[in-house]
Amino acid sequence: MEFRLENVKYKQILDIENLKIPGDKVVCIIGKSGSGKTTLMKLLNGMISPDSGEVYADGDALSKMDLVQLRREVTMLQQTPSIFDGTIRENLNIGRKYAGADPATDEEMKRSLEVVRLNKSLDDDADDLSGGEKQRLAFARVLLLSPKALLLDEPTSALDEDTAHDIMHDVLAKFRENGQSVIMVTHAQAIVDAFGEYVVKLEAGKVVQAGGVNR
Ligand SMILES: Nc1ncnc2c1ncn2[C@@H]1O[C@H](COP(=O)(O)OP(=O)(O)OP(=O)(O)O)[C@@H](O)[C@H]1O
Repeated sequence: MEFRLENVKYKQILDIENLKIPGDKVVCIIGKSGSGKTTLMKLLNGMISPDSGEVYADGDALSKMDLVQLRREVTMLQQTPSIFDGTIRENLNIGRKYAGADPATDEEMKRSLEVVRLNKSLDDDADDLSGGEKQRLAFARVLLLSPKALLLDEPTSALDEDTAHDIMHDVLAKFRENGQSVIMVTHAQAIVDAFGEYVVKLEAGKVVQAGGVNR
């Protein structure tokens, strides 16, 4: 899914004249804390709307789209994972429930836990997981939604470098295989170096760099 922003302003936070975010490349959004990265991601799935200007997804203006439908296709993994009281199985299925989809099978859930390297039983209590494990559980939950575009807000911030690398490798391979798009905010230069194919850099709400990565 390709996104385009035209003359987008949001509060004093973002001011983007023209930005194209390709759908067929692993996109990394980088920039200092407070530069507007999370705000940009929220604009892409319609969680917030620009004060002026327009965001387009595959050429369609978001202002004219059904935003519930849009968020089924463009799913965001938030920076702070929302984990609910209950088992891992219940936590995995809650995303599908909200999306109006059938529950995942145990087999599908186990596969998504494998992708995020979470070696726990589906019946385990989610509340007992560590911070990094909760982040991976939330990650596995969005994988079960199979969105057209996955927005990841610092998906590996609570993980060690090796685990982060292994998980992103598998997630990106899976998404690539299915022609799904991935856009991620990350502070981890190692992740950008290893996987980034298109980099958007923000500084104080403005795009100061946007382009493909040569390797
Ligand atoms: N709803 C809001 N109203 C007013 N200011 C906001 C709102 N949301 C975010 N901000 C401010 O806008 C700026 C950009 O926030 P944003 O979360 O997009 O930054 P970020 O680049 O993702 O930062 P970080 O790397 O720390 O997560 C920050 O100064 C933040 O405090």
